[in-house]
Amino acid sequence: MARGFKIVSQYAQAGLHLPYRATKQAAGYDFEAAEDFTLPSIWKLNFIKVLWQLHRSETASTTDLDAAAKVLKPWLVPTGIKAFMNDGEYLLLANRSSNPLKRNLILPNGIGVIDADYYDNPKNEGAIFVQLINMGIRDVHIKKGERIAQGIFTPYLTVTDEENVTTTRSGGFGSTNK
Ligand SMILES: O=c1ccn([C@H]2C[C@H](O)[C@@H](COP(=O)(O)OP(=O)(O)OP(=O)(O)O)O2)c(=O)[nH]1
Ligand SMILES: [Mg+2]
Repeated sequence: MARGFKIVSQYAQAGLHLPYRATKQAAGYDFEAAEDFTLPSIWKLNFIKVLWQLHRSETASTTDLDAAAKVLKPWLVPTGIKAFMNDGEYLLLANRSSNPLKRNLILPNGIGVIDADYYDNPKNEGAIFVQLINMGIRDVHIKKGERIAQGIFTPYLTVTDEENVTTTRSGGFGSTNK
């Protein structure tokens, strides 16, 4: 029975901290940003301009749409951390409760599901990223070492007499092609 965190090789010399529980009975292990990171405000002018054009049923140019999509896409903040755990467990990645309140930062995926087989996967070593969107009107500058999310080791159940699932994981973010 083992579960825990390791620093991925890319950040071996970066002086990162392993996730830690801030209080005696905290459920979540706080993850820190592995590097400085700027989250642009979703309300960038070109995004507004595109919305206005779409609203006035003018066709927004593809470059404007591409620019808006760029601002809209969730930003992957690196943690430099990978998590190992037992069969039947996953790491639930949740937003910090202060992020929306104080910094207008939301997790577009609601929660992150870090699977046990993501650890040391061939594509990215199981490096955990926090997807964040900045709903505020100002860009948010995250400093390396700032706490950006929390991970909770969680058991999960599966259906009874499930046929053996054999697909092995190759990466993350949509990499499991059926
Ligand atoms: O916020 C997140 C969510 C996921 N992951 C990583 C860990 C997880 O094991 C993997 C796959 O996540 P998930 O299964 O939620 O996404 P998917 O779209 O189903 O991708 P996949 O096809 O890789 O399973 O991506 C993160 O690093 N951060
Ligand atoms: Mg998946």
